[in-house]
Amino acid sequence: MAQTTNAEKPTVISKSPLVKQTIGIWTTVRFKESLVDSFKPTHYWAAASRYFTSLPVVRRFVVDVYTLNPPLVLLYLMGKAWKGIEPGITDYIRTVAIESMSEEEFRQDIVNNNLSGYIMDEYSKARKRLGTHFARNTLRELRLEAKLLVQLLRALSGEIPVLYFTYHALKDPAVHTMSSLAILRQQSSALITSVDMSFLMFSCIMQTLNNIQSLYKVRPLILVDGTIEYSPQKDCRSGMDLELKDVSFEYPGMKSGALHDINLHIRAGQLVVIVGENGSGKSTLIKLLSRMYDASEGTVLIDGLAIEEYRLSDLRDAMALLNQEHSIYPVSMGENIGLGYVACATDPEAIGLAAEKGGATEVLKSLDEGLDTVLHPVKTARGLELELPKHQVLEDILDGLEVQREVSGMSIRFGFRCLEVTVATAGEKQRLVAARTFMRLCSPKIKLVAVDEPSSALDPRGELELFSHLRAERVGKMMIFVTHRFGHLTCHADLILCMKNGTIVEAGRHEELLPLNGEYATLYKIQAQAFAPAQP
Ligand SMILES: Nc1ncnc2c1ncn2[C@@H]1O[C@H](COP(=O)(O)OP(=O)(O)OP(=O)(O)O)[C@@H](O)[C@H]1O
Repeated sequence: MAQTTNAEKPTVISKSPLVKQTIGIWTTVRFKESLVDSFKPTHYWAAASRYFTSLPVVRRFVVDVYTLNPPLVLLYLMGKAWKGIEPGITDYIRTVAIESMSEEEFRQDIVNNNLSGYIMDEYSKARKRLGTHFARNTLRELRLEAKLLVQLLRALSGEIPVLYFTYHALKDPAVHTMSSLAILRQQSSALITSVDMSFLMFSCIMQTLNNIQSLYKVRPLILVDGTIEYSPQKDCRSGMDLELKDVSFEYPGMKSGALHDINLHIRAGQLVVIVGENGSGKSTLIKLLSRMYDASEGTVLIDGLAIEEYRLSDLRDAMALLNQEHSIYPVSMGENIGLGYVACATDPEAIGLAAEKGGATEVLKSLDEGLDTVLHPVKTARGLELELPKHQVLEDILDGLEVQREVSGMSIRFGFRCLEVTVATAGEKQRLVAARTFMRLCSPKIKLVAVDEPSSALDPRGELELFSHLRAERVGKMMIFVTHRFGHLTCHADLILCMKNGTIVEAGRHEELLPLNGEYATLYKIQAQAFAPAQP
């Protein structure tokens, strides 16, 4: 057999990457401060993570090295844990994002766009993919913030079996052995887990009950669903026919009503503009027409039938509502727009076209990740807290891990990735929400388009383009606009409704209302005067 010379040995070692890396890490740790400073963190981390793929040596490594440099070992372990959970993070973030879409700020949008079914589906899909890996605030839950009562019960759960054993061992020493004590110990840790789980479940149930309670606190939200399918008559190709008979409405807790005795008929296919001072009831009127609320008195009729008779989901499917309370969902920009029409939610061409009509193309171009950008990323940065010495190399390694960290004095917090994205301006958000509405208009079911002050933050060109694009979509639909700026719309309106103190004070076309010199003429002239040449 050939003898191996001493000179050949290093070559043999270097052929095995695992051994080489192990020695590399070992050497580094042994020389600690002196060598660590000259070691490149990225290489270091890559080597460390590869090292950990070999499980049999992990235990040995930890035991040997922990005594030399505990912080570094903790870092390795954290890194390993990170690698393990990383694949689940996308699903975790998705779960939390979809879950947060059930919050109050998105309620109106979700209801308007009839998205509850989609959200439930997406949530259960993401949750399924996630399995049992994560719950809310993952790492914190793993540690389970121990409250006093929980601590007490945990302690008791651990000690009761031992007390039981001691009592019986004293009573009958022959029967009880050390192995029975071990079994009891095992059982007690199972008991502790059950206690922890019970408290976790209890807090979840309490949270759910609170949510349900707050949902039902607002009386007008409780709408009784109808049974009749809403399918516009075949000969009604121009949208909904809407009629209000003696309609009044008051919000709960409001001293005087928001609407009084409204009588109105809007024929299918008309383009209607509602104008009036602040608080005159314009938005409330839209909310009744779209059945966000039910009238306190009187009747709202759609195609001759009381609005309450129709199935709510059918009505929602037939309406596209764009209002001033624009909310951007905590999902990607593409999905934000796509959710306007779920059937085409992943069609990039339809999304691109909708973005163009909504004036959002430039906004999307300005975002680093374009349609994939998440404007309000889910905040998941709540993780383990380690007491580590402040050390440049450690900080560099943390940078390499791509985890969010906060360095405050001696402690370093680990958490999940939490990307900061440039927050869009109010005008940019309006454009994105408008794009979602244009996406919604792809649906052949839309018969009513109600647009409530969607351009308050848009520049004049953006506003003009938005209204022109909306008007271009009017075929087969009734369109209602609420606006304070008459310029682009009133001259195109088939019907202008001028409101004051919760009633319609004037109704007609621009050329009919102007000569009346009434409320409409006054509001119109105030705006027109702004463009008149200044008086000397
Ligand atoms: N959710 C609410 N709860 C209680 N009162 C409300 C609510 N929303 C509106 N109101 C009140 O109802 C009245 C009509 O409000 P509405 O929003 O319909 O007016 P508006 O003409 O659309 O006003 P603006 O031009 O400022 O948007 C106002 O007195 C307003 O304060």
